[in-house]
Amino acid sequence: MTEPSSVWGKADVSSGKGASDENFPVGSFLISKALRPHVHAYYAYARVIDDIADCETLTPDEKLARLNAMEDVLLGKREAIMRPDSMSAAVLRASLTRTGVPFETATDLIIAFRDDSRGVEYKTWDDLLHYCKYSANPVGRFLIHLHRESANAFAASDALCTSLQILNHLQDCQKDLQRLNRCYMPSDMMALAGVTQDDLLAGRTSPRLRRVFNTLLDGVDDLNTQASALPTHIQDRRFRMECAAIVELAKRLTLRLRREDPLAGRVALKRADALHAAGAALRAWS
Ligand SMILES: CC(C)=CCC/C(C)=C/CC/C(C)=C/COP(=O)(O)OP(=O)(O)O
Repeated sequence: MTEPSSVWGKADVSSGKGASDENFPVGSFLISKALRPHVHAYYAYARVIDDIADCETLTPDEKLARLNAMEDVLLGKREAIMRPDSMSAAVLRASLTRTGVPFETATDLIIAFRDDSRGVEYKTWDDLLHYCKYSANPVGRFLIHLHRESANAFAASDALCTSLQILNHLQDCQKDLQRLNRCYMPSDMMALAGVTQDDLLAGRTSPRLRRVFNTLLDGVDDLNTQASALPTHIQDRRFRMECAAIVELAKRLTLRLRREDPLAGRVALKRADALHAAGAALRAWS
């Protein structure tokens, strides 16, 4: 209302994606009814800033300006305008204020999405972990804070979220390069295997590129092992079941990405994976 439209831009850059489009359950029935609106507020805000960074029509500067505006609304430095993108930051501000969940769980995401907007190159595995620290780990920490669980859960949660993020990078590696000219595969691994980004545009994965994928999946296996401890740190039964289910889904998706080709088609979780996740959740009941 008080903001010049140039700050937000006229275009709606929403991808139209919703919670049901995600790999992993967002605000599922295992999250208590009282906390669900807060999870939805976080998700809506994260979706908006992700869509800004992934928009194919905005320039890097326009993306950065919008991300800055979102952060300003979140931190109460700028008034929201009556638009879904801006309002999502205002709604999350109210939610974080009410629940006492640290604002960092929301501002950290913006750090990662600024890198996405600028087009940062990931040279090493550690560079990738650094990206995930800001793009994915805050999501788990948000949920842990929201449930008032112990900080002892952070390490396993970070491992889980980083695993999920790298799995998502592998699923989308071709699409990210084609649509956004973005590559999360560390350039040192690509060079060592003797491949270039062009190999990601082929109709199937070459044996050399498969080496890069498998090296990443070896790292993901280690992360999944660390993540397995997560349920043992969670007191709330339903949230513990949710965590166990998501750890299982991460393991199942890792296996699929070893056996299936992400360049030949979308590697996605199937009904059998959901059944395994339900089994893991039930085992975490006690
Ligand atoms: C403590 C706990 C339960 C932690 C788990 C929290 C969680 C589900 C984190 C996921 C973070 C992440 C990589 C999202 C990408 O989702 P996506 O693969 O759907 O990506 P996209 O929509 O951007 O393609």
